[in-house]
Amino acid sequence: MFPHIINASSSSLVAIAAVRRACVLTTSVFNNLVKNETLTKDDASPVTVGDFSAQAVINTILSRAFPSDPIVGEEDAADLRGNAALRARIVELANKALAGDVQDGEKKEWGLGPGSEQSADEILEVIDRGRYEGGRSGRMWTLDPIDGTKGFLRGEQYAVCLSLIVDAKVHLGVIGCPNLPSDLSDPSSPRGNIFVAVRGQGAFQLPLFLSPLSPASTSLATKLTIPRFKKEELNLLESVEKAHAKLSFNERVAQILGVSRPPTRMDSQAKYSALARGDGGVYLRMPTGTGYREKIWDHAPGSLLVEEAGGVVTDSRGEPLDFGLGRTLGENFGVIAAGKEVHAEVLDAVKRALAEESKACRL
Ligand SMILES: Nc1ncnc2c1ncn2[C@@H]1O[C@H](COP(=O)(O)O)[C@@H](O)[C@H]1OP(=O)(O)O
Ligand SMILES: [Mg+2]
Ligand SMILES: [Mg+2]
Ligand SMILES: [Mg+2]
Repeated sequence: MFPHIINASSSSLVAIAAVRRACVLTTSVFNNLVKNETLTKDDASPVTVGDFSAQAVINTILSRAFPSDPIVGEEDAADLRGNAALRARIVELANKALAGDVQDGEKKEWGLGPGSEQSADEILEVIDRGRYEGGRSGRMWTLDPIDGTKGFLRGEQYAVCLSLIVDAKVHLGVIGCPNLPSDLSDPSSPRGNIFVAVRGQGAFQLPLFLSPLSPASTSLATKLTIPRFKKEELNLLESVEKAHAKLSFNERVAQILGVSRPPTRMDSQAKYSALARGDGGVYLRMPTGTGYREKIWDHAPGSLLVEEAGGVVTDSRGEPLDFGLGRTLGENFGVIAAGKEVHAEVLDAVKRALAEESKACRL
């Protein structure tokens, strides 16, 4: 089933290969990261040599495979132009990742294999291919080279996330989770999974570090379906970082719903992956009131994965997420994702909790 789908779509084969290469890189960067390899961006969030070099690797593969496709990527090379040491490290990391032997499921023409190293200028230019502004029409990719950089730095969950959007609809979502155990309840279960969703064709999990076309990988590939939860089995999937989502609001929603199990806190779109395979029943992310606008790369692959696993994803008003507004999702109304039956109930609970809040404000 799974190889049939990826063979049918060259975009998915390219995207899986790109995310796998980047995950090998980020895993090795984590094991060798030194103190001065992390910068703080203007919005006070961290960015590491891993984020920049992973974006260089994925953008290279996309640019070679689909030269006319624009890319909306989280990072850009501005901070690297004035920092020679950091730039040299990123060029070294990206080139090492690109020059590794061409594997089953990859092509040399995608800029891979021995001899495919690029100059420093070419690496900066390819990182900057991610500056596209997005929009409502045509084909574009959106990339978060390390989603959950804070989780990455803690050695916890993070994800390499890539998505193909056509006329503002997500068509393909690939999420590489190097640190995610196969079974959340058993932390010693094998880590490293990749999640793939193709619109209309389903959502799948397969081992990250095996070629997707290898018999071993094919036999371990599973089609994902969100199970029907009983109330006592439900729990919320939410951010670790208090600055990213209003966790006190989640607590009230859980109370209204009668959910007694504690929330699972996890960084990145690994939460959407966990939801799609039935680990926890509800993804809830409400704005903290700072005016932060959610980015399309933080939700495009995760939302398709959940929908293809039979779930529903909306904002807190029940409206679909709009991937055609540019680099962000526009005004932030939060995100609710859950299985079909549970979603309607959560939406009601969120509306009730919001009404309570605005009543308390008026008093
Ligand atoms: N102030 C903020 N509010 C909400 N999300 C944020 C904020 N700052 C960064 N993010 C992004 O939120 C996502 C992590 O959310 P979570 O808390 O669910 O792990 C990341 O994509 C992170 O970016 P980044 O990709 O740089 O890590
Ligand atoms: Mg970031
Ligand atoms: Mg992100
Ligand atoms: Mg990121």
